[in-house]
This record gives sequence, structure tokens and C-alpha cells, in this order.
Amino acid sequence: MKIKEIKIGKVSIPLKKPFKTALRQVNSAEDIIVKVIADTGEVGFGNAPPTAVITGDSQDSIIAAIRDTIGPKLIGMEIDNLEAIMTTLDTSMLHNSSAKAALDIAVYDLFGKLYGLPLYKLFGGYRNLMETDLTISLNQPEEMVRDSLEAVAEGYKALKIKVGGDTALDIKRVQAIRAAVGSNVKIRLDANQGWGPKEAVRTIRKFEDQGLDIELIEQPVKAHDFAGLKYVTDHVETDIMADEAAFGTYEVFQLLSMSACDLINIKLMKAGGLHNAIKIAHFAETMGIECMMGCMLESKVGITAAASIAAGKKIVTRADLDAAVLLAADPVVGGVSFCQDQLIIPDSPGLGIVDIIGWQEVK
Ligand SMILES: C[C@H](N)C(=O)N[C@H](CCC(=O)O)C(=O)O
Ligand SMILES: [Mg+2]
Repeated sequence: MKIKEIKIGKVSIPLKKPFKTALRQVNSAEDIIVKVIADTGEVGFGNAPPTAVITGDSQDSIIAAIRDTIGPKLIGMEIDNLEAIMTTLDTSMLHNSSAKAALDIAVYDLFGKLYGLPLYKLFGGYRNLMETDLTISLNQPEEMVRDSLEAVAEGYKALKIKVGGDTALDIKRVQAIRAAVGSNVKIRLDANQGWGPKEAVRTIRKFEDQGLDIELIEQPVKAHDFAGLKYVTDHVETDIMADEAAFGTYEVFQLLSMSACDLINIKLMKAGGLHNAIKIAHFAETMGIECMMGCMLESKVGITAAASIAAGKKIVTRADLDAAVLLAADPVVGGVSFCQDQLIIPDSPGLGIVDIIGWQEVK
């Protein structure tokens, strides 16, 4: 099976509610879709959400990277030589991790189809069900309490609460949510780089002193500030998870070597696809560091790919793969399905995706 053609398209999917973090606010998911078409007629699906504030990638940069630079190098390559394809992806240009991820996901989808294997089995086959949390956007405490109670009523047992920017208000937000949801719901926080290192330590110690029972805190400080992240990790009891700092394989290797965090959030769009995400999971496992599979605001294509690693690998103990349920519509036919907070990974070959409704091809 050889790569014959690569098609690129766009989907725009409105969100049920505005998504707000310390880094950005958006009302829709603007996803780039790729279809990698084999000489057998089989299609592999991939996606790349432009999350410029985290990856530096825009819609235009993703399209140009796939269409003009990386894509042409893949034409004619054999799907069963994954190693050669992934080397070409990694060496074709620097950065552009989302464009690389889209192509990597589509190639793995074809590889799974070629061998009749669901991707979660290829990645280890540890389980075929995984709990996801639900993200609560950064708003005034009363609105966040309402959103949290709604999530708990829908069956979510873990909430990922966005904080950052105003620590006094962050403390009020977390106090109000914990009081409302009770002690049986897991609360994880994501500051999206919204605190300084000393500010983070002071704030986290307040959460600890008040017994707010925070499971973990994602990316308290700026992505580039590895020393600041280590400072926070070393000075609080609560587990600290690297997200934006844990960008790709090199950054994760460095963070693990420095013991700068307790946990890693792996995302395909940072790592440059499944092949690098697997390396990250293996580095982390070697160092005894548990991982979460995370996501950007993206369609179910990327969520299914990320869920396949989450389900496949034992070291991935948590999933923040809620993007597809934050969307008001689901254009993706097939792939992962949701039952309350459970992700159900399909047993069909590859990603199990059949079609994407309403995608607009771009030339
Ligand atoms: C959607 C997911 N739950 C999430 O919160 N991801 C963010 C970044 C996503 C974005 O801004 O598109 C994160 O973990 O930082
Ligand atoms: Mg995060």
C-alpha cells in the first residue's frame, strides 16, 4: 500500500459554550482535516487544530506545511515502512508539529487498515475504555459552579478547572466549586501558564491548607520556564503536571532529567503525532512518571487517535479528551464514542473513522 494523494480540508464546528483559558477564548473549533489516500483506494484520516498560542501553528501555516513541504515528500512511500515515513515527517522541516501530527495520524490510520488492527491494540491494547475529565472554562466563580454541577449531573467524576491570571479569584473559584460538588469529584486545575513560580507556590499552599483536595495542577508557569516549574514542583505537596512545557520529545526528556514535574500531559499536536507521543510515554514510563493524554479544541479524529494511545498504554493513567463533547456538532462518522465520562475505543481497523461530513477541501 503506497501513498498516492493527500487532500486537505477545513471544518468549522461551533462550541456548546465559549472555551476560555488564561491563554485564549474561542467560540468554535477550526480544524484542518487531511485525507491520505492510498493506491488501494483506502483513506487515512488526520486532523490539525490551529492552536497558535500553544503550538505557533495557524490554519494557513498548517495548510502550507502539508501542501507545499511535507506532503510532496510522502507521495509514493510505502505505508508498511512507518519508520521511513516518520523520519521523513520529522526531518522535512523544523517545528510545524500540528501539520506533522495530522499526517502521522492519517498514516497510522492506513497502517491499521492495512493490517486489520485497531490502533489501541497496536499501541499496547491495555484497555478499550478510558475515563475522561470535562473542562470548566475560566469565568466568574458562580458560572464555573453552574458548569461544574452540570458536568457532575452528566456523569463526570473528574473536572479540569481552568484558572490563572488572578490568584485571589482563582482561590474563590476553587473554593466555590469544591463546596458545590462535594468531596467525591476529582478536581484538577489548569493554569495555562497563568502564574509566576512564587505566586504559584503561595496559591497552591493555600489550596492545600484549606483542604481543597486538588488532584494535580497543570502548567502553573510559563512554558519556557523549566526552572520555575521545578521550583513549584519542589515546594508544594500537590502533583504538578507539565503541559505547554512538555512540548515534544526533547523538552520532555529535559524535564524528566531535571525532575521538574510529577506528571506529563501528552498531546499529539505538541509532539508532532503518535510516533513521538509513544516515545514520550516510554520515556515517562522509564522514569516512573504517569501521563495524561490531552487534546486541543479539535474534532473526533484527533481525539480517537489520542484515545488509542491512552487506552493502549498503561503509563497513561488519565485522559483529558473532552474536545469532541465540547463541540455542538460531530461531523466525524465512526471513531471513539462517549458514554457519560467513558471513552469507548472501537475495535475496527485503524481509527475506525468512516467519513467526515461537510469538510471543505482547500487547494
Ligand atoms: C480541550 C482540553 N480539555 C484543554 O483544556 N486543552 C487545553 C488547551 C486547548 C486549547 O487552548 O485549544 C490545555 O490542556 O491546556
Ligand atoms: Mg493544559
